[in-house]
This record gives sequence, C-alpha cells and structure tokens, in this order.
Amino acid sequence: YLHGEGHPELSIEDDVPHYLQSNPAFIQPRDTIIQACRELLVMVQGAYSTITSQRAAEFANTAAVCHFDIASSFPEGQESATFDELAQNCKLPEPDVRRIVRGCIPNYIFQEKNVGEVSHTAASKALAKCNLLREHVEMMCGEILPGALKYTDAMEKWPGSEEPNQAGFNIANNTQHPAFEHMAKNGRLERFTNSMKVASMSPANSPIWLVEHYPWHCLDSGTLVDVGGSSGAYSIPIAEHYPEMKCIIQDLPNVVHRAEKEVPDNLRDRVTFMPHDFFTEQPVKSADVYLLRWVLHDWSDKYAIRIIRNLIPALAKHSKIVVQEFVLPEPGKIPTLEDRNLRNYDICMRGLSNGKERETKDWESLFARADPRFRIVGIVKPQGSALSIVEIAWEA
Ligand SMILES: C[S@@+](CC[C@H](N)C(=O)[O-])C[C@H]1O[C@@H](n2cnc3c(N)ncnc32)[C@H](O)[C@@H]1O
Repeated sequence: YLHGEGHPELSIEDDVPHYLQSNPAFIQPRDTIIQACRELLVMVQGAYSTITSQRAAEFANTAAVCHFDIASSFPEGQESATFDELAQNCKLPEPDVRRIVRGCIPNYIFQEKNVGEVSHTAASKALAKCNLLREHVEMMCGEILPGALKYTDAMEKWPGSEEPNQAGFNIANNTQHPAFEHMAKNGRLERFTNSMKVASMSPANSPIWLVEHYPWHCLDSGTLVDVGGSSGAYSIPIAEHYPEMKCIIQDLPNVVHRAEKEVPDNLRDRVTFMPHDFFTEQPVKSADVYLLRWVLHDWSDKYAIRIIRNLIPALAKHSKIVVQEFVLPEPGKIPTLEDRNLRNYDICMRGLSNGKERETKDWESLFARADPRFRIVGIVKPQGSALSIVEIAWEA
C-alpha cells in the first residue's frame, strides 16, 4: 500500500504520518500485520514466554521517563546526548538516568546507536513533545495499574462487591474513598482529566465518530448535556460542527472549574460548564440529548443504574440518552488485537472502581433494570471507531 501510493518508508525514528494514522486504507493492513506478528510471536515463543512476557514493570519505567522529563532533557539544538548531559538537565544521578533509558530502549523508546550516545526514536520524541502523553503514562501507572494489580486482593476481601470503594484501587491507595473522590482530594484529578484528552487523540477514539454518526443535524438548535463530560473533548467538537446547538458540560467541581477556562471564545455563548454530581438528580430539564460518554463503564451495575435513574426526572418525551461506550462482542467475532484492547479496559475498570465493560445484552438489561420505560433505539459501531453509540429513548 505504502509503495503503491508513494508514501515514505516507515521507520522507528519518525512517527507514522498523521494523515495515514486515520486512513482506513492504511489502518486495515496495519492491523492485519500487527495481528499476524503477535500470532507468530506466540507460536515461536511458546507458553512460558507468552505468559511471562506481559510486563507492567516496563510501563513503570516509561513513567519514570515522564516523571523526570528525561525525553525533553536533550541539550538545546542537539540530536543526541550523553547520559551525563541528560542527568545534568533532569537533575538525577547519571546511573539512574542510564538505567531508566536503557530499560526503555528494548521497547524502541530512545536508541543508543553508539555506546553512551542517546538519540530519539519516534516514541521518545512523542514523549518529549507531548505533555499530555506524559501525564497519560503517569496516570496509567499511578492510578490504573496499581488498582488492576490489586483486584484479586479486592475480590478476596470483598467477594462479589459492586461498591466503588471496594476495588483494587482502594487496596493500592489504602483508602475508603471511591477512586474519583480520592483523586480529587489528593490533587490528582487534573492528571486524570488530561489523560482523558489523550484518549481522544487516538483515531479509534476520535470525537469525529460521535460528531458524524449521530443525527445532531436533526436537533437544529437543540441542547446537549454532556454528563461526566470532563473537559468537553467530545461535546465541544459537536458544538463546533453544529452552530445552532447548545452544550452544557457537567462534571465534578474541580474538573469543571479548570475546563471552563479553556473553552474557545467563539463558543462561550453556546458551550457552558456546570458542576454536577451525577449521583444526584439531573438539574437540566428536557434537553434533547443526555450524553454519557465513557462514564457508565466506570461503575458497577448498581451505580450505573443510579446514574441513569437520576436522569429520569429531567427526561421529556423527545429526550434521548446517548451512550458512547465499548460494546463487548461475542467471543471470536473480532480480531484478538481489538479484543485485547477491550478486555484490558475491562480489567482496568474493575481495578479502579468495580466498573466493567458490557455486552449488548448487558446494556439492554442495564436500562431495563433502571426503568422498563427505556427503549434501546439502536446500537451503531462506526467502522474505525473503538466505541459504539447506543441511543436510548424514553417512552413515558
Ligand atoms: C472516564 S471519564 C470520561 C470523561 C468524558 N466523558 C470522556 O469521554 O472523555 C469519567 C468522568 O466522570 C467524572 N465523574 C466521576 N464521578 C463523577 C460524579 N459523581 N459526578 C459527575 N462526574 C463524575 C470524572 O471526573 C471523569 O471526568
């Protein structure tokens, strides 16, 4: 494909050009190659390595690169650096820097073409350039992985629990508070919010799927309430595409107060922020759409049902709930590469707050249990999108 279309050769030193990263003609063969490589690896390495080569510790090492800003510590204007130069700039002992960087090199983050001379790969360059990516890595290592690593202990301690404060996160952090409360109390919610922005940068999670695959144009001058909308990474693009629509983005007070400062000036009359705890009654009545994007997977059924029920007093006949979430497919229906991503989220959500990813029948049963007057109108998974769009009508 690349040769045929006259695209440049790929290399570990330069990132895949952005115009290719979102191009299905590139993504499809790329995923086939990744899938084939993974299968080949499993065949040649055997059972023991298949199990033991899953390495969370390597991610922790990348988090050290982020924490100490190692990737952006090259001397000004230099393409390569010695370990001493890096150590001086990031104020760490040289042996630590050498160890951290060499721990990354086998994963193609940095390279050492000549002994003692470190240069960038595409991946280390990305860490140098993108603050949000660094925050994402640190958030994964600081919040999500410790919870996931402790979820077995949580299952032993609180068998069958649906409580958000009886998860791996609670054991890892020695706290009785649910994850979001604990992060807010300890000044860590901003990093989580920034990490959510990174998620929206991946083509499979791009806001474009929601913008283009829901009939917003039919709402004309309608109102969208983005419940648990974080910084509005998904509703702001909708407002940008539909100049008559009003968007109200709700989240916890800390999140909202920071995010509202970042709204582009030309949208301020239509995009507003509102602190709102979704475990209390929805204050914005009769909106056209209540969007729950990547919110319900954070919660067990017991709490997801509470979030949904809190919308009921606000719903009018024309109101829709739009959920954008993963929908777990039946086993064997998608490539293992995609399945791996979904199952990984499922493990992470369990560790964070006893949340979970859901299959079609789980979404149906969740809304039926919340109230029999809900009807799932349709579930659409746009080609190229990791998440599905579930539309729910209120038939009071
Ligand atoms: C996984 S994030 C999803 C954010 C956003 N919808 C997106 O798709 O990027 C979940 C969001 O729920 C918010 N949240 C957690 N507990 C909340 C509560 N009780 N009330 C309102 N928002 C809450 C978090 O602050 C976070 O922004």
